[in-house]
Amino acid sequence: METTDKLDNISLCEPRVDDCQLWDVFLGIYGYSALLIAHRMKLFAILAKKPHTLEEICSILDIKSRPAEALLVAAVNLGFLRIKDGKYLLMPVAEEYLLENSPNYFGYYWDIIIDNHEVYSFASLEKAICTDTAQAYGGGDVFKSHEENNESALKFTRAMHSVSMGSAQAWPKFINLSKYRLLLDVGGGSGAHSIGAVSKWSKLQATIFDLAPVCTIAQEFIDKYALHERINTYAGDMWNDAFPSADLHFYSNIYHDWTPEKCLFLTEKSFKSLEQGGRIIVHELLYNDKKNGPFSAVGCSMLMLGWAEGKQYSGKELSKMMQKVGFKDIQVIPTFGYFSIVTGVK
Ligand SMILES: C[S@@+](CC[C@H](N)C(=O)[O-])C[C@H]1O[C@@H](n2cnc3c(N)ncnc32)[C@H](O)[C@@H]1O
Repeated sequence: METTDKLDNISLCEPRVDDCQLWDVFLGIYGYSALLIAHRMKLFAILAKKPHTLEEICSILDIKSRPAEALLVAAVNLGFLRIKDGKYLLMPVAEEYLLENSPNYFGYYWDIIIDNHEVYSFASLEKAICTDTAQAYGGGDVFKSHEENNESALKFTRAMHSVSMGSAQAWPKFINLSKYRLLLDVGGGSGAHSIGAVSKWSKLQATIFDLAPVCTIAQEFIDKYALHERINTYAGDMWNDAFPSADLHFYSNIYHDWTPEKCLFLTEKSFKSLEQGGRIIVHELLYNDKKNGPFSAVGCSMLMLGWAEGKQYSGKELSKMMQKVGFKDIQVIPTFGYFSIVTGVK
């Protein structure tokens, strides 16, 4: 009754702004679903062989015209496909990152998102927000789970390799590493960044420091790139074990896994462990200094709520951390896509 009374009293009032932002927020999840489903159905591999019409795609994927059109138009709208003479073709971004035979294949990362889709459900994210605890693999520390489950360690490490290879080949071009001899890739995973760094700097060697099962996986990547004379692995726990000697410490997508206190601990540990003149490089997808964007950092901080205990940081926040423990000549350098490096010298 009360509701009806209230409705009776509503007066007309034209909105001051339109409602596109509200549509965009919830419709965004459908672009995400369309592209990941297209990836799972191997749409991009099919179109790599030759361009196809809508009708041909329906027959190859064995789906009706309505869903096929929805997927294809979504992929066109999001810049992964284009249409020429009534046929759908791959755009360069799809050729580069969504074909399994590309050295920069991103698809293993999309696979881990699909395989762990419940982490991105409304209920799971709501729980992560209300309890401030990660929900992936049913909750708890994902990295401890990897130590106990080699299959999930492999899938995660392959996924990280998949997102890292593009930026790993870019950041080493933005900084002169000619005087450094050994890069310690802390939490190096597959070693994607070590591979990028030693490929650019011919005198540089690298050590991938990671948990034991991950080091075994990293060794396979090192062998695959035939870099066993330049890169080795060192099994250790960054919280408890001393770092082996190195004059360059590199952290990619590590700080965003951890709280500011733990990031400060790692920064100080690096400062103490590096020799004089040694350098730290932190590679992350950064917030701007006002911390109102970009959206990539906003999204990644939400991602971290589901998977870890960290968040994205701004260049200013990471610089302050480095300054606090004694690093000098601190620089924030945008490198590739959404990524930047923050670096300082002891
Ligand atoms: C998000 S991944 C980043 C991998 C890699 N740096 C990259 O950007 O592709 C985090 C890495 O930190 C490693 N890690 C987590 N806890 C660790 C610990 N206590 N000691 C050493 N490595 C750890 C994980 O095994 C994983 O490889």
